[in-house]
Amino acid sequence: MQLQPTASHFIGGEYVEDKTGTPIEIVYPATGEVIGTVYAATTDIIERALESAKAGQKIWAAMSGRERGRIMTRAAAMIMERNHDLSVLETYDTGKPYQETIAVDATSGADALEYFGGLAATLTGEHIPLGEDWVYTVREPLGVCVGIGAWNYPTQIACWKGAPALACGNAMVFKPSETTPMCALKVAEILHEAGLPAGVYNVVQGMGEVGAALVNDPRVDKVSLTGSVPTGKKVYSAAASHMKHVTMELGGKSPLIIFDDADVENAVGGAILGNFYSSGQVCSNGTRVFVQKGIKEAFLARLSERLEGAVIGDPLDEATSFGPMVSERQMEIVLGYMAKGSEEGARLVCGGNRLDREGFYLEPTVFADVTDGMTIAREEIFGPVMSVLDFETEEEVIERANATEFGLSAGVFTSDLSRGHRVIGKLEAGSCFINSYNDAPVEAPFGGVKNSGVGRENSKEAINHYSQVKSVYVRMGDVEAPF
Ligand SMILES: NC(=O)C1=CN([C@@H]2O[C@H](COP(=O)(O)OP(=O)(O)OC[C@H]3O[C@@H](n4cnc5c(N)ncnc54)[C@H](O)[C@@H]3O)[C@@H](O)[C@H]2O)C=CC1
Repeated sequence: MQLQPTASHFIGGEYVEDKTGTPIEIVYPATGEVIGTVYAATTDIIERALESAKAGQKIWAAMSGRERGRIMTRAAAMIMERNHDLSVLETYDTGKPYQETIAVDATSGADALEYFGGLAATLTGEHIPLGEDWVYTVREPLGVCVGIGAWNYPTQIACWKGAPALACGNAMVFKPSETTPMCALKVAEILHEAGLPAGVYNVVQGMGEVGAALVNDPRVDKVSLTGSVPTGKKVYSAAASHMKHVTMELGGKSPLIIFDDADVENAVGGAILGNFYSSGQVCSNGTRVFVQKGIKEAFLARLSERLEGAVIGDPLDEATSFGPMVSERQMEIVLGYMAKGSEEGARLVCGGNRLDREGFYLEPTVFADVTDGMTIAREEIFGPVMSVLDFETEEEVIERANATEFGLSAGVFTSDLSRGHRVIGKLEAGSCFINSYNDAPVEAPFGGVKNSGVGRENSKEAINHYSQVKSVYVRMGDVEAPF
């Protein structure tokens, strides 16, 4: 099986190759097979991408918002027409089951392009009267934006960063994760086929060094990263030293709180969505599942039953609902956490092992009787490992849920809606859910507090992070000066 991309990079409206860069093998996680190779961007490639972006941005920003929006919505429609092919590619890039990718990934990318394409013509300023004088404001683009992606949602991340950036009149240089280099190239190709001027959306491949070179370049005005907290701290401080704008979408260890009065079936469904979708490789996952004592046995019993229904297998088979980990390295990291859970005294309810087959497959794993101090309750695992913790009172669970450096998401299951709102109001998290988990429509702001990030993606909020306001004071009379 070979899925060799046309070339490694997409710059100035076309595919560009430079085989002098470090080779990066593309591995299909379901078999471990190498299906292609791309080459990390050299200094020359980075230079070409930034120069193209700088030139393209001027042309793009000079167009009206309506013209920009029309190209973006055309690209959204093209993505939906090609959803099958893009979803198969996403499955090869990440190993996620086709059942998921056909429903979520390209679709969510198209949603972002359609939504921000629609907003592009509405980005106006204010008129502020001051007696006979007045001030008006203009919403201006930032310039050249750099997007740096993680490996779990390569198409979605390329679009979630690209769409608001383009709507505001910026150009983008996007660096996908070295683990999943293929999908962003297709996004760039489709955008240009839809009419995007050359250089407005570029893709360059590479590891952290390429990301760092982009972040430190004076031509770059904004950096948006999706990645881990340690990388986020490095990128944020590099950007700060140049006074650049940032959006940081980082990791989490989010609480999912299930009260005694919750509907068991829905609570189990929420916990499955918040722990095992994409084999648990989702930043907003609710991996600390706090279950009130009265519902614990019913919850664990139903959870175990429903996990038996997971169809683990070939991700390209439409019946498969649970696929491999993205890489051997990530599988090893997660196996390490599974071993730690047992060592530190958590009770293994199910799973805990690598599957005896080719590819990087792990069993969906649940630990019960987990306590707050255990490693599996404190660190982000980024794999299919659910920790179930007991609690007794509302006050106690709020305090324990907030006792973490992270603050990406939080969820509450209860049939008492007053309690649902009261508890959510006290949880330190950016993206929250009541009687649901992990819904991320483009209309809703997405992002974290505390170490989980800065800024918001999606919704009208994202516009504030990809544009800046110019204010213009207009005097109608004479200027009075002291001398
Ligand atoms: N909050 C969110 O929206 C999401 C957060 N994540 C987080 O991402 C992590 C998993 O993804 P990984 O790709 O392993 O994360 P990572 O932090 O290792 O890498 C993220 C990206 O940053 C690049 N990078 C690494 N060092 C850099 C540097 N010094 N300067 C510039 N760029 C650099 C990498 O090449 C990659 O493209 C998890 O911890 C997860 O929580 C993942 C998805 C969504």
